[in-house]
Parts: sequence; structure tokens; C-alpha cells
Amino acid sequence: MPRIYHKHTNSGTEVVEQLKVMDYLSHHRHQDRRLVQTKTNNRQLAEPNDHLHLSARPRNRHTAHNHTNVHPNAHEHTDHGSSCTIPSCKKLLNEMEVIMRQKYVLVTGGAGYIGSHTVLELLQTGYKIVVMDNLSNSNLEALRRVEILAGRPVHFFKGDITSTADLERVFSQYAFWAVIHFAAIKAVGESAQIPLDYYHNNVTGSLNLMRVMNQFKVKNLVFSSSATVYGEPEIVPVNETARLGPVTNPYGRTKLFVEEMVRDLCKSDPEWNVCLLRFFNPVGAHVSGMIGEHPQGIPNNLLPYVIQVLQGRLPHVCIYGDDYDTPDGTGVRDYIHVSDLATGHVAALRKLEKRPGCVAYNLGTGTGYSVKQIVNAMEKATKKKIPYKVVDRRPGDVATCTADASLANRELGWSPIRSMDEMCQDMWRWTHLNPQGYDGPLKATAAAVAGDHKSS
Ligand SMILES: O=c1ccn([C@@H]2O[C@H](COP(=O)(O)OP(=O)(O)O[C@H]3O[C@H](CO)[C@@H](O)[C@H](O)[C@H]3O)[C@@H](O)[C@H]2O)c(=O)[nH]1
Repeated sequence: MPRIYHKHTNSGTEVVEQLKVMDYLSHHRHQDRRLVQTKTNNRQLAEPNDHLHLSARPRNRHTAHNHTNVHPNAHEHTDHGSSCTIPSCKKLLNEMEVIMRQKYVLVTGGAGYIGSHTVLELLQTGYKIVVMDNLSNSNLEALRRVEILAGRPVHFFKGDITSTADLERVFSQYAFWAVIHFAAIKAVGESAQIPLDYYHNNVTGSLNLMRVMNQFKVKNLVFSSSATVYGEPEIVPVNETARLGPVTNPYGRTKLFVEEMVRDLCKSDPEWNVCLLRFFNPVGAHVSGMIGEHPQGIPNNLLPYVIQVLQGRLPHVCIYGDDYDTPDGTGVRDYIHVSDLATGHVAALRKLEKRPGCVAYNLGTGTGYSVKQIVNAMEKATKKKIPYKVVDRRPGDVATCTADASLANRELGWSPIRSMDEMCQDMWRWTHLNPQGYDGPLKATAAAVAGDHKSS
């Protein structure tokens, strides 16, 4: 069973949890003990500027190979890390990459839907992860299950990106070389009702994060942006050179504003490297059925809504308009499996190792599905009838939004591999095994499935 350590500070607002599971290699245990120590013995291990010395380390080639903390998987990824063809140079660069992966990556919002799937993928690739999350729309249980699936620990820090003090605390405890920034609030409709909360959380929070990163000289960032920055694209599939905006809601504007801040920052300081990942419509769940989306309240997004209809919690799907200029009149989107998005983040981190400056990538499949096609696909996956009614268009919705993801394909070596059928089946498996999401018990069948997927 997972052992969880709580640490309450004097302020009472911070809880540091060291999530650990199962038996893992003794050298990992040793490393973790050292980290627990850093929480009381300030920065014994974590030197904020440590990453700056990386380039000097590979001079001792044995460092990389003999280092006790190299995850076995890390070696697999040394084969295709460098574009250099000179064997000795390639080897040296690969060793540097292995060393970088021994450094921690901070994942803000890592206990959420996309965050937890990405943390799993990163752990399985060999990265060491610290998650900072305020748990406002996420669940620690997700990370416990991620640990079980990966067989590796996640370091968890309860904190809020709107608090500079929280950020400074986590940055002083670990030596990060990069940050993946998911933490945000994301309900489009709600953002029109409480815009200031959205600007505070998403814009001020990101600003705080980047300022603290600057302070600690951590200048590698992967930012969760969104296809929403394109507004209504003039041409679909849309590519990264398309005009940005106008965006129809405050949530979307927060993503666009943060992108603009990042571009200004990178122009002002060439040491910064940022991948802006523009997600299209993330759906699905990990194939194990152990982790998935756990929406709070009535879902806004199509697939979670369909799931609740299938569960009998909602009477029917409301299709928002069938008079769009699309083949069947309903809205067309580019749905992408959340595990494919997760591999996109690993690819983006690898890109950061090559110091690309500021680059934006679409993460989508390039294939559009209409609302009616989605309903049909879910009926096929579940063998159940899904009742629906066509209602008025939802304000702010566009007819079609699909991705040209060829840039990510070329430059990141990434492409999504999971089909619509897999997206639907995986979502249904997650729902079937976890009818109450993370609120219910972990079903024995899910635990058994986890055994099959631990090393995948
Ligand atoms: O109950 C519903 C929900 C949605 N739709 C339609 O289904 C499609 C997809 O809608 P939804 O799942 O809400 O996704 P989007 O509106 O495309 O927005 C998602 O995708 C954007 C990126 O493209 C992100 O910025 C947003 O955060 C994210 O919610 C659209 O045509 C909607 O009109 C329905 O017909 N009924």
C-alpha cells in the first residue's frame, strides 16, 4: 500500500507529501531519503543553480553510466537523442541527456487529468518528477495510481501557483531543470462568469511561476496552451503560423495572454526555451483503466457528458446545433487521446534539451469528428444506445477546429497513435472500473489490469 508522509508547516497552508509506493529499487529509496532530508535541512541536495554545471559533468564519462540513479529506461532513450552523427559526440550528448533526466522536472497541475497521464509517461521514460498542485480540481488518488503503474515515486507538494511563497519553497527544495505547466482553471462557460478568477489563476499564476523560474535560473518550460488561441480558424486544419485570436471567452484569452508573455520573455532573454503546446480536444483514459478524467459537477465537454448519459446520471446528450457548415451539421473537433498528449510532452521536453528558444506546436490528430460521429463511436464502444436531442448552438462555439500537427511530427518526432475506437474504449473502461471516478474504491479488476501495464 502507498505510504504517505504529511508535513504541516507553521502556516498550516502547506502540506508536503512524499508519495511512495511498493517496493522499488534500493537506490531510489536512498535518493528519496536524501530528499526528505532537504525539507528539514534546507537545500542539502537541491542547489537551485545545479543545472548550470551540467555541461561540465559528462567530462567524466563514467558519471553517466555508473550513476546509481539512472532509471533503466533512460538508457533506451539514449539511442535517438541527438542529431549529431559523429559517434563520440553523439555519445557525449546522449550522456548529457541521461544526466538531465536525473534532475527533477516540476509538473504544476500534475494531479489533474492531462497532468497525471503526462506524469505517468514521464516516469516511464525515466524522468524524476515533482508535482505541485493545489488539488482544487484534481485528486491525489490519481498520483497514487500513477505510482503503482510506473513502479516509481512521485514527489508531491501541495501548493498554489498564485502564491510566490509556495513556488519559492518548492524551487528551494529541488534542483529542477525544466517545468511543465498545466495548473489552470479551464471551464469555458465559468470563465465568462468569474473572469477575474481566471485571469488571477491562469495569468498571474503563470507570471509568478516564470518570475520564480527566472529567480532560480530554471529557464526551460513546457506550457499547456490550447487550440482555443486560434479563435475561429480561417483555414482548417490550422497550423501554427495562423493568426491568433480573436478568442471568444476569458479562459481562451488567458491562454493567449500567457503565450504572449512567454514570447516577450524569450525575446528578452535567449537563455529561455519554451514549448507552447496547443492541445486540441483531449479525451480517453489510460489503457489500464486506473486513471482518467474525473469531472466535478455536470461536465461541459462532450465526451464526459456522454459518459454521464451512459451511466444514467443525465437523461440525454444535448447536441449544440446541427446547422453548422459541416457534413452532418454538427460541430467538428480534433479529438486526441490523453496518452498521446502525454507522449507529446515527453517529446517537448526532449526538444528543450536542444535549446530551441520559443516554439509552438499543435497537438492533435488532424482528423475531425462531428458530435454525431462521436455519439455513434461511443455507442459502438459500449454497445449501448445513447439518447440525444438537438438544441440551440452554444455561444462561442466554432463549426470546425482541427489540427495540422505536421510541425510536431517533424520537429518533435511525435505523432498520435491511438484511434477514435481506442479513445472511446479506454474512456469506457475507466468509467466501468471507476463509476465514481477517484471517489470510489479501486476495483480489484483495475488493480489486476494495473499489473499488466506496470512496465508498459
Ligand atoms: O454537451 C455538449 C458538449 C459539447 N457539444 C459540442 O461538442 C463539440 C466539442 O465541445 P467540447 O467538448 O465542449 O470542446 P470544445 O468546445 O471544442 O473546447 C475544448 O477544446 C478547446 C480546444 O479546442 C479547449 O480550449 C477547451 O478548453 C475545451 O473545452 C462542440 O462542437 C460542441 O458544440 C455538444 O454538442 N454537447
